Order: sequence, then C-alpha cells, then structure tokens
Amino acid sequence: MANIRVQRTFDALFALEDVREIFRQSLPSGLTPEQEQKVRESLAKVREYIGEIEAGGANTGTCPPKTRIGSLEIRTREEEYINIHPIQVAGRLTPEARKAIIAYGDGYSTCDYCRKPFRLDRITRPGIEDFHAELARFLNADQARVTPGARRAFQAVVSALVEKGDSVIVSSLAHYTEFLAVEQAGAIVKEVPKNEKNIVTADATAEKVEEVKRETGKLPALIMIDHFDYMFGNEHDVYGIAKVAKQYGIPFLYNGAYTVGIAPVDAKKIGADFVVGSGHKSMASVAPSGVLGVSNEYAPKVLRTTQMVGDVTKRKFGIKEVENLGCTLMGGTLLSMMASFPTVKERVKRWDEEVRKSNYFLEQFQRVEGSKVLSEWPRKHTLTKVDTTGSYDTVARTHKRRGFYFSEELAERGIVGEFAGATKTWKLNTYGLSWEKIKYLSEAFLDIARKHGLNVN
Ligand SMILES: Cc1ncc(COP(=O)(O)O)c(C=O)c1O
Repeated sequence: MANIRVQRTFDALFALEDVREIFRQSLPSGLTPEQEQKVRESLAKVREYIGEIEAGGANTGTCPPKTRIGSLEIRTREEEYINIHPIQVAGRLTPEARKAIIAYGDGYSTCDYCRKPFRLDRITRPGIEDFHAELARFLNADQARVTPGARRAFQAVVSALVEKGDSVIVSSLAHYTEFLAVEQAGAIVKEVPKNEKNIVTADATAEKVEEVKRETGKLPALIMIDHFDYMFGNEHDVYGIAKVAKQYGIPFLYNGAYTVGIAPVDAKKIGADFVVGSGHKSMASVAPSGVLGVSNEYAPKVLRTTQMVGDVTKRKFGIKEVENLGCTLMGGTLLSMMASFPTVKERVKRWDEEVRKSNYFLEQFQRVEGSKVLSEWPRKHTLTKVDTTGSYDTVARTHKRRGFYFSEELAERGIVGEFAGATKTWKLNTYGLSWEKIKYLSEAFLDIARKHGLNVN
C-alpha cells in the first residue's frame, strides 16, 4: 500500500507538469480557449490532490499503490522507505536538484546562452563557468571538469596518458570500470594485492611498481587507486601511495567515487595528479555524472584541445577538448549537480558524524549472535560488508521463503536496499540517515532477530 500523501504529491506535480506543457505548446501571444480550459482542468486536479494531502493530516494513511501516472512508472522508494542500498544513498537528490531537473530537463538546456568560445565549462548563464572554478576549489585541484560518470573520467585520463602495451597499476579491489578504461587503451592492468585485512598499502604498491619494471623494463604509465573500495568500503593508503607514485614519477589518479561529495577531499594534500568523483554515487546528482580534478602539470595532456582540421572543409573546432569529446553534461545532469552543490559542500563537513552513525548501527547489528562485519572495524565509512551466515541465514535455511523472508521482514518495517534474498554476505550503506532513522533501523534488525528466535546480546 502506498502512502496517500506521497502519492498525491506526485499526482499534483505531474498535473502541474501538464500545465507547463500547455504553455510550451501555446503561441507567444497567449493561450487559446481550449488551452485555457485544459489549464483550468489540470489546476483543479492539483487543488484536489492538495486537498487530499492536507486531509491526510499527521497520519499519512495508505491507498492502493498506483505504479503509473500516464505512461510513466513512478518511484516512491526514497519517500516511503529507509533505503540502505550500498550505492544509492549518497546519489539521492536534494530538493534543489529535483527542481533543477524540472527547470533544465530539456536535452541541451545548458546551451541556451552558449557563446564563444563554445565550450560547456565556459558558459556563464547558467553559471557553469563559475561552478567549474568552485568545483576545482572544492577538490583543491588546479582545474576541474564534469564528466558522464567517474568511468568517463578514468577513460579521459587513461586515453591521454597510456599507450598500447603499457601497464597501469590498480588496486586488487578496483572497480571494473578502471579495467575497461585500461583495456580500451590497449594497455594491461597490474593489480596491487590487498593484505590480510583487505587493505592496499603503499609498500605493496611500491613492490608492484618494481615487479612491473622488472618484467617489462618500463615503469607503469599510471597508478589508479580507490580511496574507499566498493567491496568492503575499506580505506586504502592513498596518501602513502601518492608518495610512492611521486618517487617514481608516475602520475597518480585518486578514485574518490566513495568520497568526493560525502567526505572532505583535497587533491594537493593527498598528492594526487587526478581526482575522480561520481555525481550519481556521491554528489546527489542525476546519472550519469562525475567530476575530474586535474593538476596543472597534467592539464596540457589530459585537457588538450583539438588541432584537427577537415581536409576538405578546413573546419576547426576551437577549444574543444579531445579526451572529453568536446562538451560533456549538457542538460539536467549537470544542473542537478550544480543545484545540489551548496548542500554537498556543507555535508562533507559532517562526514565524521556519518561515520559515527555507521558505527552505532553496526554495534547494534552485531548484538545479534552470529552477525559479523567483514569490513575494517571500527568503520571509517558508511558502506559496509556484513556476514549474517551465522544469524539471519540460519533461519533462511528452513524458512519456506528462504532468504526472502529477511527482505520481507525489512520491507514490512519500511526498510529496503539490501540485496533481496541475500542472508549470507551482503552490503549496506547508512549514509544520510538521521540519528532517529539509525536507531529505528537498529531496532528493526534486533526485532527481526528476536522474532525468529536468534540470540540478541
Ligand atoms: C569504486 C568505484 N569507482 C568507480 C565507479 C564508477 O562510477 P560511475 O558510475 O560514476 O562511472 C564505481 C561505481 O560503482 C565505483 O564503485
């Protein structure tokens, strides 16, 4: 059953969009009588829906779920549930970003006032140029660009710096998109082994550099390391690894897919030549979006501009950047990132509190006998891999719904985002939950355990 007020909020927003569409279809001289009539009808609906929202009072009430409005399937997950999905939580939009999508959703909406020199990061209305400068300051990088996802930033850097047959060092917990960027360049990946605590260290990275040098007679062309990996959410020694990279004169790419936008990141302090972030993962932005910070040392290569001239037409393309294929985020994606940015800049200052909440929840979680944390402990991140083989999974073994009983128990309590049916090892992320929700979440896990006869300490 859906929540009446959430449902009607969507109904009202959609009816208002119908009104907007009528204005878009009308001539500059004004509405026709038929259009006037349609506007009146849609506004009457908006009033009706608002009436129902108000009548809901403090008690939200429920109504039959409506999954579609017109042809559009609606999604109310973030409104109706506590979402602990490992990769979704910090990409959740701010209200400002949602409004930005309404205002700038049209395809090339960023280009309304694009003037010479015709490049996205030089557009001043809306203030995209200023945003780029602010973004560079935020990352403490010399220059910044937006990209269609972190993966496209890896691709831009690798394509500029790595030649066919080169080696690129990545972590043994690296994301697959780093592998693909290297593969596309015709190079090969060399993984730094993780230690027994699932951490990638500076020493292990230096050993790998030596190994590559011995085997190929050449230094690796690039080192790319994830500050926090996606498998455990463990912290890796990016500061030490940056020093190793510097000693060998190898460019260092810091993968901040799990930090940029939620935790403070300072390219200069880290010693990174490149900082990559993911908008839809950690910057409250629409997908696909990402950011790339570049040092002045490498900007001439990675941000090189086109020199190509058409042999017949003699056309040239100004200052378009080759690795970025000219412009990147041309509509609602970028505007959502810009609209969320003030919130994002503030929220990174509260990272310690987010980590405290993560630790609090996991302390409670481990009170259920047999529930374990597989990530480093205490937590330094809100993304965590857990093992419930010795607890919730013991119930699943004989339950008629198998592992799905656990997802259903969580959903009944308004919690979603765990891997449905998984009761052995799985991941969760508590980022952005208030203390109230963290306590509710903790209690829900304990409650499910007690209900199924598990021991709670
Ligand atoms: C560690 C890490 N790096 C990079 C990426 C790719 O990010 P994007 O989807 O922004 O390209 C991911 C995505 O899950 C990730 O977990």
